[in-house]
Parts: sequence; structure tokens; C-alpha cells
Amino acid sequence: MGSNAKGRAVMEVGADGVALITIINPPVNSLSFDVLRSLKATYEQALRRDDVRAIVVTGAKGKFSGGFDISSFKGKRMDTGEIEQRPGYVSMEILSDTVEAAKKPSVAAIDGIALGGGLEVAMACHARISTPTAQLGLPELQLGIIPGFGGTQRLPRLVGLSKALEMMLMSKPVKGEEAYSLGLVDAIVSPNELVNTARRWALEILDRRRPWVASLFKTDKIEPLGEAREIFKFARAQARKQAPNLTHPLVCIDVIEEGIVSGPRAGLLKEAEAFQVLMRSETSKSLIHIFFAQRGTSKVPGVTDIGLVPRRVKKVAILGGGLMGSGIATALILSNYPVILKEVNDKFLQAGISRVTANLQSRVKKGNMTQEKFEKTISLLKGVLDYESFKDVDMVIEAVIENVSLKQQIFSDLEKYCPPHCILASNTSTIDLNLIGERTKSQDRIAGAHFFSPAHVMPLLEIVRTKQTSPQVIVDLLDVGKKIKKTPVVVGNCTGFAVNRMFFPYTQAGLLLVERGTDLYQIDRAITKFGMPMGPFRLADLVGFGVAIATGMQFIENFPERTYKSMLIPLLQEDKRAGETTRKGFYVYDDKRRANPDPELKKYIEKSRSISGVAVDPKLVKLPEKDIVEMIFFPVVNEACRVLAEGIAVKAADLDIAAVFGMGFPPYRGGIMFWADTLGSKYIYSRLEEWSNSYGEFFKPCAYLAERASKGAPLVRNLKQFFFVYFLNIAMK
Ligand SMILES: C[C@H](O)CC(=O)SCCNC(=O)CCNC(=O)[C@H](O)C(C)(C)COP(=O)(O)OP(=O)(O)OC[C@H]1O[C@@H](n2cnc3c(N)ncnc32)[C@H](O)[C@@H]1OP(=O)(O)O
Repeated sequence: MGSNAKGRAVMEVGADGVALITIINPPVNSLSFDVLRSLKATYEQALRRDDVRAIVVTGAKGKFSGGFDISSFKGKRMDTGEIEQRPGYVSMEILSDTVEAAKKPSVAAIDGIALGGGLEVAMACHARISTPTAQLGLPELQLGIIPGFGGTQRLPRLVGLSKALEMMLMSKPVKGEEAYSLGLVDAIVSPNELVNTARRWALEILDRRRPWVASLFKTDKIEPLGEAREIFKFARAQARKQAPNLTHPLVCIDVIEEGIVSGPRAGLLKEAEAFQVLMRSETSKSLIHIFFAQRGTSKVPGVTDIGLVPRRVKKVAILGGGLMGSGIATALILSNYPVILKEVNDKFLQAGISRVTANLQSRVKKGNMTQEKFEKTISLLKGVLDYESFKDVDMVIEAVIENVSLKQQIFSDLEKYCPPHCILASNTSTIDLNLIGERTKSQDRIAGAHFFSPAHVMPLLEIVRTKQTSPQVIVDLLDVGKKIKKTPVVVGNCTGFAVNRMFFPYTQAGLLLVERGTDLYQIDRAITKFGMPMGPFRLADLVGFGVAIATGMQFIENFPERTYKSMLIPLLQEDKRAGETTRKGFYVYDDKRRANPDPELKKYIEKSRSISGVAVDPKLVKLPEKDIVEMIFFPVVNEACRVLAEGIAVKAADLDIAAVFGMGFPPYRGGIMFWADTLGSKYIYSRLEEWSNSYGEFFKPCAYLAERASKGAPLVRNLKQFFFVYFLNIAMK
């Protein structure tokens, strides 16, 4: 094996005659082709050697294996090695014919993780011993592929069809304890007993004191054929309902069924063929991009690569117990941070505490939290009416209403009452942070911590830095973000930051189309069919028109040339139709909060059309779905290009994550910029240009998009190009 090898498997033979094979490929012992080749060679050696009687497979440093090395799928030149040339090479030649069919028994010793290919290796062994906390699962579907090393055949035979389908279709791992009760592992032991127990177990199998099981040929857990067919039918219906745009869940079900109907060998062959096709699919490329992009958001050049270590945040204060403040408090106490919640009077304070309590209680009701855990968690929250207890807080998050002078007053108070190291963060969604901190001398510790509502549920956290914010503060916020299980994205300071700024044209494009004759409900249908959780109008109803008008004003003020000014929302608001909370907005809502179209809307549309002075355009009345999608999303892409060109986002992949986790953009399309690049900059530019000629400035392509289109280049720039332009911009300012 060359010195550039990506991981290896090593073998150590003990005096007991057990060969301990350890997978080594940090950080998660993924199965690269080098590891797989080395595993095969080591195995063959163990099988040849007379002093080896049995084999134990494990992973280095307390992690069995995180599965196939998915970085080999990344980029244009996929390293798909032997999988490409010999379908079934790993699942049949290595795992079935070498490991499972061996004349010497193998036992997997599992700690930490056994995911995807990792669990597939373990399932080919003749027994599995696990620690109680290890995670075992086949999460391949979340990457747009299916298990490809025999998992579709072995898991149902070990745990039964229904549970196997659930684990695969939901990409949901189980802990060691549950794996034991399911029959996926044969014993649970503590980490320090793991390898020795596995060694003994392997020798006992050899001596026939324990069963020698080849999982691939087990039948006792498999349901009779008639029952199995019913289970498949139900699973297909569920998959179609939950992911109508995705085919790989259905392929997974087909592959499992093949094994049940025609036998496991036929199942393995079908699995190998399907795996080959799926790993080249757009869906898988998109989802694997999202996997790495999500991990890449916490790598910020000039911040996370300069040796800073996150400081310990022991106590956090939150100002404002409204919807956002109480959601943020909930997220923090759920991750064991003691929180002080400050309000201006007792009534508001009690309301804030009640909101946090209700957030937690809903978990108890759903069975996701015990009463004991509830008591412990809520005890971390303390309500206050003054700054007295702010003297030892390490971080403050301000979450009061969007009022500049109020926020300025608060920050100047915070400077007085908080210790000098304390991070001063604002949850503002639009206001310039420099303005908020104008009355302080603490600009270096002021940052944005922009949560999305409901803050204890939505996964995104926008961390906003100004030119003065110190890298240490960003490193600390990234750490807190990770601890409260958010996906953080670090962005620069501007109106709307990344998410709201990119998506402000989303509703506006809808309004422009509706005033020119496109059916409003048809727009929402086309957009949800594309994969968004809600179309622009249903979303506006949910957010509420008060917020929509306030943020709209910010955009009119800052980007007047490209803000579409429609009176439709203010007209509805005037008539006390302010969205879902008033049970009337673009839709009407019944008692169960179901949204229904409202024929009354026609009159408001006609009125706003006449105020805008535009006429119905016959071309837009019968707009095909594809065009609706493009007319709504290309302006979003255009704004995302500006955000990137201005250096507000460090990399395009961060915008993909911001769109997926902040707006629910379908991850299987890879995020907004990744999706745009699948269509091509030239195409997007030409369409925007055409619409801007017909419908005005709102669609005008920005300079960055024009430049990329003229070169036929993708919108995604590599980091080297980014820094060149970024520093050029700074030099020119
Ligand atoms: C043929 C087979 O059936 C096909 C397969 O096996 S496909 C792979 C199936 N396995 C998976 O889907 C597991 C994916 N990984 C994960 O869910 C999580 O990374 C994990 C639970 C293993 C660890 O989580 P956590 O401790 O939070 O660390 P996390 O930051 O996610 O990962 C650590 C590093 O390992 C990398 N990594 C994780 N799994 C990897 C994998 N399967 N291949 C390559 N790299 C991987 C991550 O990219 C990250 O790299 P970085 O430090 O350079 O950013």
C-alpha cells in the first residue's frame, strides 16, 4: 500500500488464536477503497494463517466505521473504484464470499458508530457485540443512494421487514440497547470489555458453544410472502406521499423485495446494479453536496483556522420573552445552558416563561421528554426584570422588537452591566448591527445571532459579523451553535443578511405575476411541487402581514431599484386580513388551520393591479409550471449572486445551506446555488434579461451573474477566486 493510501486495516494475532482486525481511517474510519482492499487482503491472510482460529473486526479509537467513504463521490471525477468495474465486488466478493462464507468465525466489536457500509461489514460477521451507546444504522437514503454492501438483504433478515424498512427509509440509526432488543447485535457490554468479549465470543462460535450465523441466509425474522407484500405496499405508499419527487426510496423497496421473493443472492445483485445507477444520480450528487456543505459552514477562513479555541459559555441572558426570545431560551436550556430571561414587566415575563414551559411540555406530551427531564430543564430558566444578575453572564442574546433606538439603548445598558468578555448578540433579522452598537465602545464583541422561528425547532443559525466583530466571538458563537444542535452559517452584515435577503424576491416575484394574471394558488402549487414546504403566499400568511410589510419596507429603503412595490398585502391588511393568525390572508383558515383558497381575493388583486397600473398579460395567465418555478426562483438566484459577490457569504455552499435550513429549499436539489448551476448561468441570465425587458428592473440580472454567464462559468466560485475578488473589492473601497 502506498504512503498516499486513504486508510487501512491492520491485523494483530493474539496468543488465543484470535486475529484482531482494526479499521483505521480517521476521523470516522470510513471505508475508502484503500481500506476495503486492505480489509480484504488482511482477511485473506487471517484465513490462510494456521495460528488464526477466529477473527474480531473493530474500528480504531472507539468508532467502528461511519460507512463508505463518501468523499470519493465528490467533485467531477468520482473515484468509484471497483464498484464501477465489478458490481457487487464488495457485497459479494468481499463480504459474502470472503467474510461470511469463511471457515473461521468473525465477530464485530462495535463502539461509537456502525453506519452504512460500517454496519454492512458488521452484519456480514457471524455475531456482533456492541456498547450500549453505539449508533447502528443504514442512513444511505439521506445521501440519495441505497445500502450497497448487502445491507438491503441482511438487515431485514436480522430485525424483520418492518423495522428494517423504517431504519432505511427514515435513515434512522438505533442505539446499541435497541439493537440488542431487535436482534441486530448479540450482546451489549461496556467499552472496556468490548474487544475481549468479542474474542471470547468468536472462539465460542468456533467451539459450537454459540450459534454460527450467516445473516444472509437467516429466515426466521422474515414475514411470510403474503404479509411481506402488504408491508411493501404500505411502505411504497408512504414513500410516495412523503417524498413525491424522489425515486431512490422506491428503488430501495424494490431491491429488498427482490431478495425476499427471489432469494438473497438475487437481491444482492439487484442491490449492486441499483447502487451503481443511484450514485451517479443528480439527487445523490445534490444530497452529498449538502452533507459536506453542512459540515463546511463551520470552517471560516481567517476565523476558524487561526488557532482560536472556543471559550466556555456558562450562562446566557436573553432579552425579550416573545416568540423568538422564548424559542431561543428553549433551545439553550434544552442543551443545558443556564438562561436568564429578562422582560420589562411581570406580565410579559410570565408570558415568556409560559411559552418556554409550553415548548417543553409539548415534548413531554409527544413522549419525547420525561417529566423528570422537563423539571430539570425548566429549572435552568430564571426570569428577571432588571440587569442585576447580568454581572456574570458570558453571552447575551437580544430578541426584542425591531426598533433601532430601543436596541441602541439596550446595547448601551448591556455594556454597563455585563462583564467585559461577554458576547453581545442581537437576534435582529434586518437591522444593521453597526447601527445597533453605535452607542457603545464594544463593537468587537457585537454580533448577530439570527434564529429562525420557531427558534427551538428550526435548524439554522445565522451568525452575523461586522467588520469589527472579533474572530474569537465568532468561534464562541459557532461552538454554542453546535452545542444547541443548530447548523450555523457565518455571514456579513447587510439588510436581511443571507436568508432574508436572498428570499425577499420570493414573495415579490409572486406578487408581480399575480398582478399580471397568474393564478395565485397555481403559483403556490407549482412551488410546493418543486419541493418547497410552502409557496410564497402560504408562507406570507404564516409569517403574518405585519412582519411582511415591516421587512418589505427595509428592502424598499435599501434596494429601491429592484423591489417590486405591490399594494396587495397592505390592501388585505387594511381589511383585517393579516395572515393565518387572523384566519384570513391569501387563504382562509378553518378551525383545524387548514388553508383554503378564497374567491374573494379576486377583488383585492384587481384593486392592487390598478394601483400598480399594470395589465393582465395573456402569456402569464397560462404560465406553465416550469416557468412559474423559474420566474419565482431566478430572482432569488440573482440576489444570492449579489450576496456572494459582495462577500456577505464566504462561499456559495453556505448559501445552499442557508436556503435549505432557513427556507426549506429541497436538499435533494442541492441548495439554491447548486441547483442554479445545474441549469447553467447562461440560461438563467438570458431568462432574467428577457423578463427584465418585459417586466422591469425587478428581474435585471446583476453584474456577477452577467460576468459568469458571459464566460459560461458556473455561479459557484472556488475559494481562491472568492478571495481575489473579496480583496479587490476592499482595495477599491
Ligand atoms: C455502500 C454503502 O452502503 C454506502 C455508504 O456507506 S454511504 C455512507 C453511510 N454513512 C453515513 O451516511 C454516515 C455519514 N456521517 C455521519 O452521519 C456523521 O458524520 C457521523 C455520525 C459519522 C459523525 O458525526 P460527527 O461526530 O458530528 O462528525 P461530522 O462532523 O459529521 O464528521 C466528521 C468528519 O468526518 C467526515 N465524514 C463523516 N462520515 C463520512 C463518510 N461516510 N465518508 C467520508 N467522510 C465522512 C465528515 O465530512 C467530517 O469531515 P471534516 O471534519 O473534514 O468536516
